[in-house]
Amino acid sequence: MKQPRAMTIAGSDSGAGAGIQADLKTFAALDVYGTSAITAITVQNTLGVRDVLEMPTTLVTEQIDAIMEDIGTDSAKTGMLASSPLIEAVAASVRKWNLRLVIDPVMRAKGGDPLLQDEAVSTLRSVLLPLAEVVTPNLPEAETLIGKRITSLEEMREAARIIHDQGPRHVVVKGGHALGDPIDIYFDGSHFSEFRAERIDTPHTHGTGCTFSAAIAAFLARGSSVYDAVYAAKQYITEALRHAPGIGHGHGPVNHFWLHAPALPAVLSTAVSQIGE
Ligand SMILES: Nc1ncnc2c1ncn2[C@@H]1O[C@H](COP(=O)(O)OP(=O)(O)OP(=O)(O)O)[C@@H](O)[C@H]1O
Ligand SMILES: Cc1ncc(COP(=O)(O)O)c(N)n1
Repeated sequence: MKQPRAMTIAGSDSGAGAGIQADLKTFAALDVYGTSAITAITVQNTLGVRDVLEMPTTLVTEQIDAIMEDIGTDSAKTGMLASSPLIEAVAASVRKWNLRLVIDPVMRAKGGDPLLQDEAVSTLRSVLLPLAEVVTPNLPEAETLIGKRITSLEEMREAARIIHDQGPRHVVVKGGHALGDPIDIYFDGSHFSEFRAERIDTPHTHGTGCTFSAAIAAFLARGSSVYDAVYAAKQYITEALRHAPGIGHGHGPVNHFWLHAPALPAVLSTAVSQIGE
């Protein structure tokens, strides 16, 4: 059977809780073959971002071309895009290859470090959002996209409607930054849905947005409808948060592999014990 394939176009996180690394782990955990086009290298751990190097736009275009000319993909997602020229280059590739796109409109890391230049927000809005099958802003990102504060579920719905008017076919305004149990608002242009989950009380929330959007892309690649992909991704991120391994001294990663049995299968544990002898 042909394995479904998904592509991430995002930044590298050396701490591997967010960005490209989180996306590839999510794809692997959901049995999707993942490919990656790196837009920037961040020097990052669970405590914050120390430095950023943006890739030249041509290198990003070439990575996507190399993947598509050989491997292909059933879906794609974007994460950190850093600057207007990178957004323009990615948009051209999305059009060239007709990619089925999930956009996580990453603007800042957990600790507040900027991952998108302020002046690039308008390019994101006008050039990339119209190409999206799904866009998944968190509350501060949704506020930036609509230029208004959001303080209630009703305002989240209004935000989803305004962002939908900016071009994406489906919008998920994520409620992770609100108080209480997180409620994500989904809008398909005519109907609203609410995806509710219990709030997991943990500091280990690094990469939740990346992981959630990668899971949506993975379920789309596996053939789910957009609604079903968002529903399944919500279950996936909730359990990944619940099983966070507690790595690092700050906001640690979630557990992308919570679905998998914790014990090594017999064939591998025998091999590992033989290596140890
Ligand atoms: N503590 C939590 N418990 C349960 N679900 C959560 C929690 N925090 C976030 N989520 C869920 O995780 C997903 C990602 O949402 P969030 O709002 O955290 O995105 P993000 O802000 O882009 O990520 P990050 O804060 O890591 O940058 C959403 O479905 C949200 O409801
Ligand atoms: C390279 C990179 N990309 C994205 C994020 C945001 O992560 P998230 O919003 O998922 O925590 C990050 N911290 N680093």
